[in-house]
Amino acid sequence: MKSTTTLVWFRKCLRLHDNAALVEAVSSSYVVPLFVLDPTLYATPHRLRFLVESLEDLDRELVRRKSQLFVVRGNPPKVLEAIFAREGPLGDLRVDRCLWEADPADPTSIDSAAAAIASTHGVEARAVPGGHTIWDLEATLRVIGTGSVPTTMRAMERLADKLGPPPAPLEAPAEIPPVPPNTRIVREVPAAPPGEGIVSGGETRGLLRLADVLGRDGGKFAATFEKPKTRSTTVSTTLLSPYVSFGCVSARRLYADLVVALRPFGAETSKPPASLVGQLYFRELSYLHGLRVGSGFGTQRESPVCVDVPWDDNPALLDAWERGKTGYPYVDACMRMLASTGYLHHLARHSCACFLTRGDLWVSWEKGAAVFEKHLLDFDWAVNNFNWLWLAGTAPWSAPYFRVYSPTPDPRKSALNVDDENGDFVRRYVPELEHFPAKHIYAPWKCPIADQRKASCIIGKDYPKPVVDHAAVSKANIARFKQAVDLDKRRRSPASSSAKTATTTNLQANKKFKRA
Ligand SMILES: Cc1cc2nc3c(=O)[nH]c(=O)nc-3n(C[C@H](O)[C@H](O)[C@H](O)COP(=O)(O)OP(=O)(O)OC[C@H]3O[C@@H](n4cnc5c(N)ncnc54)[C@H](O)[C@@H]3O)c2cc1C
Repeated sequence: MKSTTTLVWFRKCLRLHDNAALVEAVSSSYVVPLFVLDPTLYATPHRLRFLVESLEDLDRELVRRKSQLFVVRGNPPKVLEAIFAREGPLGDLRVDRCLWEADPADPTSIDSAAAAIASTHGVEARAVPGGHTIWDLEATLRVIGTGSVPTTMRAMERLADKLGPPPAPLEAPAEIPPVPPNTRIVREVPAAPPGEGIVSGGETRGLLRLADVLGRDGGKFAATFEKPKTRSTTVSTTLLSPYVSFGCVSARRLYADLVVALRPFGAETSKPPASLVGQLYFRELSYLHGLRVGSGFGTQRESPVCVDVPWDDNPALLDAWERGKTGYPYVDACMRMLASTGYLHHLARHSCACFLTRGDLWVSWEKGAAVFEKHLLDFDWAVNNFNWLWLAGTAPWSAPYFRVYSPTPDPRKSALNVDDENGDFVRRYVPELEHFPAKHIYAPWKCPIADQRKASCIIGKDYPKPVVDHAAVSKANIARFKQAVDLDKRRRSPASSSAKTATTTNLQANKKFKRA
C-alpha cells in the first residue's frame, strides 16, 4: 500500500481530544502535527504566555504518543505554501494531505486561502468541521433556513430542541502515526514572557479546570450557576473562556460534560439565560450571527443588523478609557485589570463597553472591540463582536439603549454586582486611590480636599477628574441614540431607497436577553 503523509495543522484547536482533523489523519502512514505561530495575533504578554504553555502541553501529549509538535513562525498561508512547495522550513517533506479544524466564522478567509494554495501544489486539503461550537454551524443554518437567527434566549432554546442532541465529542487518539523519517524538526516556540497568568494554558490544565468546575461543591456550583448573581470584582464564574477560545477545551466537550454533570440535579438546575448552558448558548448565537452576517459583523457600516449610530471620533477619550484614566475608579480598575491580566468578569465588560459607547463617551463600539481584541486572553472574533453589539445597543439582541450602567456603582445594590464597600478591587488596580476613604472610593472627586491630602491623592493631580459628567452626558446620549433609532427606522422602511437589507432591527422595545 502506498504510504501517505498528512499534515495536521493545529489551527483552532490546541488539543488532542475532540480533534476531528487529527482523528481523520491517524489512518495515514505518517502524521506531521504543525502549529503556525502568527506573531501578530499574540501581541500581549499574557496571550503569548498562554499560547506558549498550550503549545508545550500539546507537544508533551504528542510525545507521549510517540509524535511531536512542529512550530513554525510566520503568516499561515505563506508557511503552508512553502511547505507544500517542499522548499520551506520542513525541507523536502512531501505532504499528501493537509487537514485542520475549520474556523466556523472566519473573517480572514484563511481556510479558503489555505485550501486554494494546497490545490495548486496537488495536496488534498480540507478544513474539517469540529467541536469549536456545540452544533455544526452550517447544519444549524440549514435548519434555520430562510428564517432569522435567534435573537432571544427562548428562540435559541427552541432551536436547540429542534437540533436535538449535538454530536458527541471525540476521544483523543491513543496512538498517532510517526512523523516521516528524516523530517527536519522545527520548533520556533518563543520563550514564555516572565510572570504568571490569571490561568495557565494547555489542554491538560483546561480539562482539569473543567473537571474542577463541574465537581465544585459536589456539582452544585455548576448546577445552580446564575450569571447575574456572580460578583464582578472577583473571579466568580468558571474562567474557562481562555481554554475554549484557544481551543484547549472544545465547546462540544464542555457542553457534553456539563450536561452529564447536571443530570443528578434534575429540576434544581438553573435555567438559561442565567445558567451555564445559557452561557454556552450565547456563545453559539455569537457564531451563528457572525457566520450569517460574514466579515461585516465587525463593522457598523457593513453589518445589516446594526443601527447606524453617528459615534464621535475622540481619540483622547478612547485613550483615557483604554489606559484606565477616566476618573471613574470602577471603570478604570476594570480596564487596568484587563490590560494587566487579559481577563475581566462579564459584568465588568458590560460596564466598560457601555461607558465607552452609549453610556458616556459616545465612542464607537468598533474601537472598543479592537481594544478588547488586543488585550483579552479569551478574545474571539464572533463572541467579541456579538457582545459589543449587545452593549452598544445597536443590534436586534442588544440591551435597551436607555438602560445605562452607572460608572459610580452603589456597591450594595448595583446591577454590576460590585459588592465591595471598601473598594478593595479599585485599590488593587488603581493604587493611586489605595488610601482613599471607602465612602468616596467610587466617586473620589466628591471627597473633601483635606481627606484627599490625608490619602496622598489629589484629584486632578494624582488621579484624574472625571473625563465627562455622567449625569449630563448619559441623558444627552439617550436622546442622540433615540434620534439614530428613529432615522434608522425611516431608512429601513420599504419606501426608503437606502434601506439596509436586514429583516430585523433593534427597535428597542427590547425585552430580549435578560442580563446574563
Ligand atoms: C464587551 C464584551 C466582549 C466580550 N468578548 C469576549 C470574547 O472576545 N471572547 C469570549 O470568550 N467572551 C467574550 N465575552 C463574553 C463573556 O464576558 C466571557 O465569555 C466570560 O466573561 C468569560 O468568563 P468565564 O469563562 O468565567 O464565563 P462563564 O460565565 O463561566 O461562562 C462559561 C462559558 O460560556 C461562554 N460565554 C459566557 N458568556 C458569554 C457571552 N456573553 N457570550 C458568548 N459566550 C459566553 C464562554 O465560552 C465561557 O467560557 C465578552 C463580553 C462582553 C460584554
